[in-house]
Amino acid sequence: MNARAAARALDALARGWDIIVESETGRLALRPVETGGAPLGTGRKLLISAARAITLKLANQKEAARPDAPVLIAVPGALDSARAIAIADPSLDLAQPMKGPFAAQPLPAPQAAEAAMQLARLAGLLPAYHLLDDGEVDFDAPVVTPADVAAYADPAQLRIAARARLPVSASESAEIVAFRSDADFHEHVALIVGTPDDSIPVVRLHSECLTGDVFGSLKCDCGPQLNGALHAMAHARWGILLYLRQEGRGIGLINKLRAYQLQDQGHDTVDANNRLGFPTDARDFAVAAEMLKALRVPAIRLMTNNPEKQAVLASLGVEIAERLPLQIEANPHNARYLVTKRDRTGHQL
Ligand SMILES: Nc1nc2c(ncn2[C@@H]2O[C@H](COP(=O)(O)OP(=O)(O)OP(=O)(O)O)[C@@H](O)[C@H]2O)c(=O)[nH]1
Ligand SMILES: [Zn+2]
Repeated sequence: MNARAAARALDALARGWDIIVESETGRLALRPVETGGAPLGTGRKLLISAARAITLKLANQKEAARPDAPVLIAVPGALDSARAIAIADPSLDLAQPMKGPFAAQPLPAPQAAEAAMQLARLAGLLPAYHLLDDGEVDFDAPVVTPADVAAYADPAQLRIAARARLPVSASESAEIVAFRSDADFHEHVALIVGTPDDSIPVVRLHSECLTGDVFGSLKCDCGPQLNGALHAMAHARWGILLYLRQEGRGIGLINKLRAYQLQDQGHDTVDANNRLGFPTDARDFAVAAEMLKALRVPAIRLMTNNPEKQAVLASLGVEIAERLPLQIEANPHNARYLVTKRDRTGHQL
């Protein structure tokens, strides 16, 4: 269980370099479609998601247990990078409609293939790889196992790295606390608002949303939620905003923008994620439980409309004294998004 092997693999994927994923059932030499160059030759094979295989109308892919399960396809004829990306990226389907037909192939090393799909998501890439022969793979390709990938995502290695006073517009008495983890390079942050005392704090788990938090996007409710939560904390005895670096519900910013492109084509926020080959929500709230532990906060009054967050935190031993709603006025740009969250992901709106 070596998170560092996973970190090396993620670094390679981001740069378009090859990786080798090795499990008990075998090993796969893979090159990321989005960032790596297409290997030479014809009759190549691609590892893609089940959701993508269904959209590409593969004969035997009528339904999939999960949208992010791996499927191996054979691609007839020549395959350059542009064609490989068009096969992998659903947001290009309207611009480049004719793809296929493709046949699903027997999947060698299924556990390795599953880990590869998780690595693509953790790297913020399209979940798609070229399958390489052993003789083609980079000589120094990092070798990673499914256990390494699981260790990478383990938030138990989180610790406080730095803290400082940070007056903010919602409250002049606030302190920012940054956390570091041995496993991954995400810098999760907490903002402690007001003066901690022995009362139960108002706590908000806020997942990073660059478009909403920074640019004031009208497409979601994140910006007003961030603002509303900080002001509510300033009026309570004290509160903690946990700012989780889990952009795009855990699929990363670039993939979220692809999801936005699919939403512009009529898909809702759930179908868009799934069509890209990702789960509806790929976040890991265990990070938040570790942050609360490091801050020595055993009980909270959780500000959320998302029962899933509440259930996960409670299952991780966080005592939730109360759930406080965080309702945001809809606007014409996010009305469908809010209705979808109410109707399809159980948000209490
Ligand atoms: N993939 C994807 N992520 C989105 C979309 N809209 C917002 N997000 C991300 O969703 C996260 C915010 O989650 P929300 O669903 O708004 O809220 P929640 O955390 O589930 O529930 P609350 O606690 O009630 O706010 C952030 O990481 C945003 O980047 C979208 O259309 N697609
Ligand atoms: Zn948002």
